[in-house]
Amino acid sequence: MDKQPASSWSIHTRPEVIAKYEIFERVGSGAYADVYRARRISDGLTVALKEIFDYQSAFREIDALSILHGSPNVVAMHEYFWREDENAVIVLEFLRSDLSAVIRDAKRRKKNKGDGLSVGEIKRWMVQILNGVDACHRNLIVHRDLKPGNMLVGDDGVLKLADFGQARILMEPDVVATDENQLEEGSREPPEVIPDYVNSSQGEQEVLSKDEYFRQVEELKAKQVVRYDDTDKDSNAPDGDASCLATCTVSEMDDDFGRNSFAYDAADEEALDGGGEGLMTSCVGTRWFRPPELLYGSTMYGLEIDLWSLGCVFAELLSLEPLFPGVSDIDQISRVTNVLGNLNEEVWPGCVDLPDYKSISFAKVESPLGIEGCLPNHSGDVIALVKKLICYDPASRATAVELLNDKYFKEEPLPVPVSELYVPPAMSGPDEDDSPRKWDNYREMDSDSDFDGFGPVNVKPTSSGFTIEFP
Ligand SMILES: Nc1ncnc2c1ncn2[C@@H]1O[C@H](COP(=O)(O)OP(=O)(O)OP(=O)(O)O)[C@@H](O)[C@H]1O
Repeated sequence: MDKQPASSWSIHTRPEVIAKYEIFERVGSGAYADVYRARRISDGLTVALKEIFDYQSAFREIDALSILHGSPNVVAMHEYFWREDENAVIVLEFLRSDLSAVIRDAKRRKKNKGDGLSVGEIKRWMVQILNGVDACHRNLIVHRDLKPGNMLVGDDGVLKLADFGQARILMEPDVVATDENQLEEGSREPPEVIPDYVNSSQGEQEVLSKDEYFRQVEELKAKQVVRYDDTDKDSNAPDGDASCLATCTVSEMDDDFGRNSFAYDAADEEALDGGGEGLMTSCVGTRWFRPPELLYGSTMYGLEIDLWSLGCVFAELLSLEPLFPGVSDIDQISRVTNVLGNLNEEVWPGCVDLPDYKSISFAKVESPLGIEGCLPNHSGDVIALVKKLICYDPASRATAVELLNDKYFKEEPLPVPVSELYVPPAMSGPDEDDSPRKWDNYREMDSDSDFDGFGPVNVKPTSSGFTIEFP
């Protein structure tokens, strides 16, 4: 890669960073961060320097990556720099591509009458993703923004989950990874903590039954041992005391392209993400991968939200198209309804208690498309597997480890070796804010209005807000 000037100079003014790293071009930027390629001066290792502009995001990412240190399918954090009144800079292993580039490349090849992804390749990508998600969930870390763009891929075909800026730790794990007080003392090496998971056998993993898995999580949540971030402690408002639909729909319609992470400003964040009662905000994740419980404003959710996103990624690997490419939150719910049928007590007992359940009603979908309708030409076995993730009732979703142990991954055609996976270059080049990828996504979503394609809607004011009825 050619050296190119970076667009932001703040990272270049950090003596502790430039003493150890030679900084090259900016390779990416997201809602909260700029990422640069760099070279560690001591040994020439290529790394990624991620400068994070948001305190809470930085805190979450450092915390989660410290706990997950050593997990083979989670991006490794070498160290970080963080002094009071300065942006955090975290030093990550450098991975030049991601799963969205893999999917895009396969789609292009298929269009040109070539092969898309083979079953063996899909299986190997999924096994790696499931291993990464399992590592998170074993440590009770909910990622909250799983999508192909947050699954980085190295030249060797190894996939690593990245972007933990929205992650939450549901409880203090057995191994305490960080001492929050030290975060303000300036640059320091991250704690050398290897989670229990890494020490356990890497082959066959202990299989907890799903009921037991969620029972343990529910028990912990009931004890209200949710770990709060520093910023959460300062706020009186519970995390997510108001839902996305109730509070930020309008700005979200304007700003949030389906593939981009939801972002809200600091004031919203304090109100929505304040912690205090173990509640969490529903305004997380990226719309296309956001589960129904979040779209309906749930603030009492857990690891299951990642499992829905996982199902969306799995379906996208199979069809090379996003499963639910909603152009707004309402459109997102509508697309899910058209595939799964209406959300009601029959399919998810308790769904009527979702904060926005009564605010949005759809006409009865007489013949839902079903997951099979979205994945024509795929075997019943693989469709059954996707259905274990894409289902309304969060408690019914299969865990990552259950999927890993499914016969699908053990029967012919077997997952190909990692070294046989094709890794295309990432599309967005250095400093390309207007990269083709972003513009393609924008064009795919030619309308960003919640109401396009629905015809007339009935909006009625109610004591708690308004009700929208779709004929
Ligand atoms: N370890 C890495 N190696 C190489 N490139 C990386 C690495 N981490 C991030 N990037 C690049 O930088 C981009 C932004 O990084 P990241 O998604 O972590 O930031 P963010 O601000 O948290 O993003 P988002 O808006 O999705 O929340 C990524 O899409 C990727 O292109």
